[in-house]
Amino acid sequence: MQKVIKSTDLNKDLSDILSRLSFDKLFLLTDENTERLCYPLVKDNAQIAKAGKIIIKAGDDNKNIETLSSIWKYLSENGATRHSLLINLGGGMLTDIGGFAAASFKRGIKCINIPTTLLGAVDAAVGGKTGINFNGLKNEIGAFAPAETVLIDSAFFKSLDHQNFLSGYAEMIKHGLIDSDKEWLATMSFDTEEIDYEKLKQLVVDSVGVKERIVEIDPFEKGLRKALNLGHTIGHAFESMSYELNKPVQHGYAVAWGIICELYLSHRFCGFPKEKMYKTIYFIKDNYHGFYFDCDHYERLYEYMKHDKKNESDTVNFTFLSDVGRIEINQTASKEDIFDAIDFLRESVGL
Ligand SMILES: NC(=O)c1ccc[n+]([C@@H]2O[C@H](COP(=O)([O-])OP(=O)(O)OC[C@H]3O[C@@H](n4cnc5c(N)ncnc54)[C@H](O)[C@@H]3O)[C@@H](O)[C@H]2O)c1
Ligand SMILES: O=C(O)C(=O)C[C@@H](O)[C@H](O)[C@H](O)COP(=O)(O)O
Ligand SMILES: [Zn+2]
Repeated sequence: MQKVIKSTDLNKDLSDILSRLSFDKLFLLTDENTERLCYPLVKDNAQIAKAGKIIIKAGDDNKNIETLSSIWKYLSENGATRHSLLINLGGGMLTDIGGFAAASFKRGIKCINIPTTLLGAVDAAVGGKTGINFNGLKNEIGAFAPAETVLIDSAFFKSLDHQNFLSGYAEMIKHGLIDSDKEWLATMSFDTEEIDYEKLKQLVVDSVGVKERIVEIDPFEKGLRKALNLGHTIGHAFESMSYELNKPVQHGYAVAWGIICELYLSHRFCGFPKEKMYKTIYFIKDNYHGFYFDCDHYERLYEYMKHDKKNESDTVNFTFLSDVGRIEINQTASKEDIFDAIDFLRESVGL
């Protein structure tokens, strides 16, 4: 099972992990921002200071085959063997591509994830989904390949801008919704404007705990893990479409809008309580601005949904909720119902 360490002393925990693992050469993957803002927090470790450094461009449009190939090339040309270790220091884009580079280089080398975004810490770095975007589609190519260890330290979050804070926070709302009233209400009552970092630390531990519990039961998404995809059937379509239109939105924003649509469908088809739906919608409306799709985009959005990994045959599959914490997997909705849900989203966020 994957080890997830909630650190209280980053450098000590990192030294402990590195002394526990055996490897011949160490490599460190960063993007241009985490190199500048996060590397300084780990560079005092003597082994990290000597590691082969691979720096990639930031941004989800770089989670692609060319970047992946450049990581393979660096490893190959700098003496990496099957016994080398890769440390992924960055957000979800970086742990996704770095995890897949590790899973595929010489058929698989070990890696450690050190998530530096809120999104990475509560979600992406944990659970073994790795991969790249391909052909305009999110995570179209990839593998289930958990990092040996995930080292979470909230010290990294202090340099995040507000949009990236909110992007990660959307996955925490998702975890609250699929888990329990207690978790969900905790996310609904957190002050996202004046961030209390001590409070956030505990929320992060609780939130990643939701993911850990689900992944432990169903690591390969055969059943229960589909809960972690709430908001993503429609959310991924918004995200892909935003790149197609050259107006990129962060993953968590797209997921937040996807959650509104999928709670609406949950209410219609599974009886998700109206008042809990509206409480969540108001929170998202207050925090996640900037939705710009209109009905001219609907058919194209639907085309993206046809590629969702939960689909079987020709139907678009969803995870719905019949209440907070009551997960209904393998649900379907017609094209008309999906368009109705996007109409509902546009009305509820005021477009
Ligand atoms: N594998 C999974 O289970 C899983 C789960 C959720 C999301 N994802 C994927 O994760 C990606 C989104 O992750 P993300 O939001 O972390 O994106 P990201 O990795 O692109 O990071 C967002 C931005 O923040 C910068 N950054 C990173 N750490 C920073 C720090 N400490 N201070 C300041 N800036 C920092 C990055 O350079 C980047 O510009 C998407 O590709 C999504 O598909 C994967
Ligand atoms: O861990 C999971 O399982 C998830 O679905 C978590 C999602 O937040 C994440 O965005 C994931 O990458 C989506 O996976 P995909 O299989 O829909 O590409
Ligand atoms: Zn996600």
